[in-house]
Amino acid sequence: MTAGQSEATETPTGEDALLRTDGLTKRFGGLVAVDDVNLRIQRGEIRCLIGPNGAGKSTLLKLLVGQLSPSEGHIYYDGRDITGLSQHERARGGMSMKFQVPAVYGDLSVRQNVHIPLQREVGRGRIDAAIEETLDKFGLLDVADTRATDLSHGQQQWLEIAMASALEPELLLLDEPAAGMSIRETEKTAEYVHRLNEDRDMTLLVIEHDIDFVRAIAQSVTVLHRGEVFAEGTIEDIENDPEVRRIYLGEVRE
Ligand SMILES: Nc1ncnc2c1ncn2[C@@H]1O[C@H](COP(=O)(O)OP(=O)(O)OP(=O)(O)O)[C@@H](O)[C@H]1O
Repeated sequence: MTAGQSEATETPTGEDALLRTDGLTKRFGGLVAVDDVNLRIQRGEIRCLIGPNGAGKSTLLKLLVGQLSPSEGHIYYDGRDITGLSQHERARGGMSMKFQVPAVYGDLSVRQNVHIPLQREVGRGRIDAAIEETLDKFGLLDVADTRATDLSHGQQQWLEIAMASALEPELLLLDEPAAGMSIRETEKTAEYVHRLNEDRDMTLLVIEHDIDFVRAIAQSVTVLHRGEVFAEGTIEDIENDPEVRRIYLGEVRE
């Protein structure tokens, strides 16, 4: 900004961040769950969002995806103000999310589950190939005809990531993708996340508590505390920050 120019003349499209929030705030009655958050997620980045229980991480993701409306502030996607758009409109614009709560259909097979997101967009002749491709990407070919409810915990999580990423969104939001996984499953999940980022140029914003998983995937980390951005930087910056250690990394987790 040059001297004498007021801030109000800056346009929100002036930045090249894929996702940007300005003063994003969500109140539940007297509780400020997300407090004046200004995020900048660059295209192609893998960003992890960490913080103690109740810090506002899930609420922030729900605001971004349009599941909740903010009390104040704006969300810009690719320079465009999407604050008033519905969840569906945001999905059409290139955003997709895997929630913490399981969203697979337990009685349907793995293949039938993957068919659901793909059927909207993929032509009839291509859908079988698209399903096979998606299953293969997440190591689910061998269990394609298994009911989702009979999968292992890790496989269920991968099925959900497969469904959320099937249409190759530009931005994929994942809420605790490695929760409850074994070390081996967590490593596999990190591999899948890297592949989505590298092969599909996907930008990812990932909430995660497992710091080993964060270390394995994050190019940058945002720490949320009591709804506010407490720290931001590389995983090394974050792990070496004594204040972050005090509020989060050093605490005993269950
Ligand atoms: N729908 C709601 N109504 C009222 N309060 C809510 C609602 N959703 C979340 N909260 C509160 O907002 C705060 C932030 O919750 P949120 O789930 O976003 O935190 P989190 O960082 O994702 O926590 P966790 O790591 O435990 O999942 C908490 O105090 C929570 O109780």
